[in-house]
Amino acid sequence: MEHAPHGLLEGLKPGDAFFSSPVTTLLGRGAAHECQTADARPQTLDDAARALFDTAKQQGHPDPIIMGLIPFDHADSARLFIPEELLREAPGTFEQYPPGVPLETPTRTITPEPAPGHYRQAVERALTLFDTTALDKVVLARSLRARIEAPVDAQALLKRLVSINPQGYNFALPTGERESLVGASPELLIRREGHRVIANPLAGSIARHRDPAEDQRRAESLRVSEKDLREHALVVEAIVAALRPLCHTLEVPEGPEVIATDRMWHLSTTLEGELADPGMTSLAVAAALHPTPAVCGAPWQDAHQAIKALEGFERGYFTGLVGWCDATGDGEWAITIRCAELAPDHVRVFAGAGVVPGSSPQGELEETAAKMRTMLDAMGLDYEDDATNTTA
Ligand SMILES: C=C(O[C@H]1C=CC=C(C(=O)O)[C@@H]1O)C(=O)O
Repeated sequence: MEHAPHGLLEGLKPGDAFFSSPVTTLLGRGAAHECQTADARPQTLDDAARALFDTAKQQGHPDPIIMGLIPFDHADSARLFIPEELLREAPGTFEQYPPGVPLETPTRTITPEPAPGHYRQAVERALTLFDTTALDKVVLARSLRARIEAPVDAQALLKRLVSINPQGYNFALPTGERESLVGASPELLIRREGHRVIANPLAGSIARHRDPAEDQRRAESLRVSEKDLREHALVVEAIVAALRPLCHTLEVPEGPEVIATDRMWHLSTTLEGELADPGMTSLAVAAALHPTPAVCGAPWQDAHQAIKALEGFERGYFTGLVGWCDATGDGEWAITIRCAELAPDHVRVFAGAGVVPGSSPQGELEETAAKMRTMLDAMGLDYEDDATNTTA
């Protein structure tokens, strides 16, 4: 017998918006009301969301839900919209989802942007900033652009993604007439359920290995890695500092656990709090936390400056947020990582890695290569650069 969420994904058409999490699955069709904001500052997002809900209510919408994409950079524009039609299904368990046929994506060229050498150099320069500035951590990212023979089918890609990351935050949102952002993020920035908020930051990673014994050895080495624990602690500290003033209570575990995706092991911490102001929406809480040091660094301003100076490309929606917020304020915002931009003539895959004192340029290059494999594998794209020995 077919499980309900399979039905929802079966119905996905070009231009639809899809978001699945461990607690819900949403499919949004069309946009009854939409807003491309001037910037992505918390106040702008809050104002835009209020205006969308007000208009929807005035027009008699019984249960409006905002879906949206928020960029990495506060200076860029966010896209928030209330779908014309919203289909929703209870906890999307994709555990049994049939993986379907592997995708094949014939390519003309695959180009790293920036080149691996540029990326290594950026990490080297970041390492010098630790000695000369207040910077403690910076997340540096890179991308691969593949020129393709024919457009990738977003529905087929999502089917692959939900089958390999059933517990993840799988999404496909339109970003243009024929463009979309599709991904399988493992990271929840915030979920609000009534007064309760849950955050699940990840930071500190190692690539998995196909040999089970070596795979376990890697998980254990991550659990005790001083560098990765330090990198992780910076993220948790920043989120705790941002959430504490917003919460009556906040439960902070003593240390992280190790969790797995299809390709990576990560250090993970789950924080739970009770909101002091129950009127604060999931979108407002997300905006107050974003960007965390899991995607930017610490301190925030220094890291942002270093990214702008060193990275060499515009992140756009990558390392931003994707999610939903209903009229009561409940909702979920996941971090847009392990994702790809799909366009008729190209796809672009992104990944970043946290750089802290003790990081190595080649190590971070390999980590980003391993993270990209989730999307490359799902699309059937074969690519290896000088970061090959990651992905056994
Ligand atoms: C920026 C990314 O990952 C973040 C999330 C998990 C672990 C991370 C790390 O170990 O560096 C990054 O902070 C990415 O996957 O592109």
